[in-house]
Amino acid sequence: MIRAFYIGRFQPYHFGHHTVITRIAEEVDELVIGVGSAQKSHEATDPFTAGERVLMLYNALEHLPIRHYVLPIEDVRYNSIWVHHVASRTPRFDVVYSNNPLVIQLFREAGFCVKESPLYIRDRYSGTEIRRRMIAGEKWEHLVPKPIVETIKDIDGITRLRNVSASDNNFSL
Ligand SMILES: Nc1ncnc2c1ncn2[C@@H]1O[C@H](COP(=O)(O)OP(=O)(O)OP(=O)(O)O)[C@@H](O)[C@H]1O
Ligand SMILES: NC(=O)c1ccc[n+]([C@@H]2O[C@H](COP(=O)(O)O)[C@@H](O)[C@H]2O)c1
Repeated sequence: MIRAFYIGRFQPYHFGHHTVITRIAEEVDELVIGVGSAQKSHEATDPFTAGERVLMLYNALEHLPIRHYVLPIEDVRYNSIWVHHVASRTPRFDVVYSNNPLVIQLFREAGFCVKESPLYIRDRYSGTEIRRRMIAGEKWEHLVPKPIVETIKDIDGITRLRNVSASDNNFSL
């Protein structure tokens, strides 16, 4: 039984992520999905809460044919302990899929098998581009699975994104 791990911020979850996850599901038996930077929300680059992102993933992956776990993972100050931090919050996994260079480096140094997942039409399927379109009032709905559109509408996410993007008061501890 092979269990894999995949992490992203999913601000929001889009067809790039969906394509990668669907392909991983063809190769492994179970998948642990980390919702990264879980402590972040209400910021221009991270508008949605961990809970909202968990909901997006559950709704979009309802028909994924393998067992999957969607778990929020907060960032930690020290990259050197991040892999242990992830491991302490997830079921044991055998392989990591990522194309984030830091994630790949940290997991490889910790002795994990890491497979690099290719980018799928990156100029179109990118969180940054989707948030830009949301703020500009351009079409974005075709870039995300349908349940994501509904989840974002339910929380009035576009208004929130516009408001937090207009604010220059980014609060941090
Ligand atoms: N189009 C894509 N095809 C395949 N993988 C992607 C695509 N876009 C993002 N990913 C990958 O998904 C993982 C999670 O990324 P993330 O949630 O930050 O999305 P993103 O689109 O890169 O967001 P942002 O633009 O907000 O940084 C990363 O490893 C990222 O490289
Ligand atoms: N020190 C840390 O907390 C640390 C290190 C590496 C990756 N991460 C997180 O992993 C996630 C990686 O996802 P992206 O590929 O979407 O950037 C992000 O949420 C990122 O903040 C955190």
